[in-house]
Amino acid sequence: MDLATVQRFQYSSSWIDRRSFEGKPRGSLRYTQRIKEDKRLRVLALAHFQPEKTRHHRQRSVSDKNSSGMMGSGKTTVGKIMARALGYTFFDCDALIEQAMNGTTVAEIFEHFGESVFREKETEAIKKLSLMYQKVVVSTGGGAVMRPINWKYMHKGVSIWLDVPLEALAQRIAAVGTASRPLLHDDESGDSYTVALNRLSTIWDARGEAYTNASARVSLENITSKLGYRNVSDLTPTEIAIEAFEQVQSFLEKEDGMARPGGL
Ligand SMILES: Nc1ncnc2c1ncn2[C@@H]1O[C@H](COP(=O)(O)OP(=O)(O)OP(=O)(O)O)[C@@H](O)[C@H]1O
Ligand SMILES: O=C(O)C1=C[C@@H](O)[C@@H](O)[C@H](O)C1
Repeated sequence: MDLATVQRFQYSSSWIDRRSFEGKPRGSLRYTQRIKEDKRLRVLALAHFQPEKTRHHRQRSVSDKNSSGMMGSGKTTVGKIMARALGYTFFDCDALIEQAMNGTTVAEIFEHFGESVFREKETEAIKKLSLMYQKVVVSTGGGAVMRPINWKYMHKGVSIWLDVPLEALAQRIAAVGTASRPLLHDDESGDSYTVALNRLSTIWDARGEAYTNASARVSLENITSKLGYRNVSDLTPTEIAIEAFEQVQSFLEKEDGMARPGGL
């Protein structure tokens, strides 16, 4: 990560305290209070990503207010900011799995036991988080969206799809490397950006539809145009978190409307 990016992150993480939220124009504090009061919001699960080629198709699904999110989309970064604003505890699902496996890393679990063992552990972790904890923000693994049983648990709370263009994801991943992301390892030769882009594209083809199960979609492209920026890489994690609060709020309001007699 370059120095400018590090500085921007430091700035945005100190920006999140309560007074700073009060000063911001888009009512972020109001969102967090409304969300905190909502009894249904026991678990916020963050999932990620979106490539160009399927965008139109998914936008249609999103209007049914079901969606969710992939690797490097910022679940951990944004999830921590949201947890802090809400006063919730942040959990990283991958980290919980590693703890449960006595410190074996996700990459080592894939290598020594295979993906299916990892997926079982992932479901156990999501189940535990959704049934045993309240007031938590969870960063799920990017592949969690693939198993319907995981959705059963994730729907106990509100799930958020961090919808990041594939190219931006490939850029982030190329910058930090794929050592901790076993599904991105590839024998293909080429520059790291192109290799990451190709792998992400293949993974997307297998699971794209699944992200649309999430309760709320946070599109980085939409925030970029709303804020008048040129590129999604201009967005700070805090701006993304604020949009996430707005989308969660909107999801909860739609649900309220549907629960009322005469609601749509
Ligand atoms: N808005 C952003 N702009 C630029 N870089 C970002 C942004 N959000 C996160 N990053 C960077 O992208 C990388 C991945 O972020 P993060 O770990 O939060 O994603 P993740 O979705 O939790 O990834 P994974 O599922 O692979 O663990 C990190 O290096 C992080 O600093
Ligand atoms: O997208 C995925 O399938 C994965 C994402 C990571 O968070 C890890 O859960 C693991 O590397 C698999």
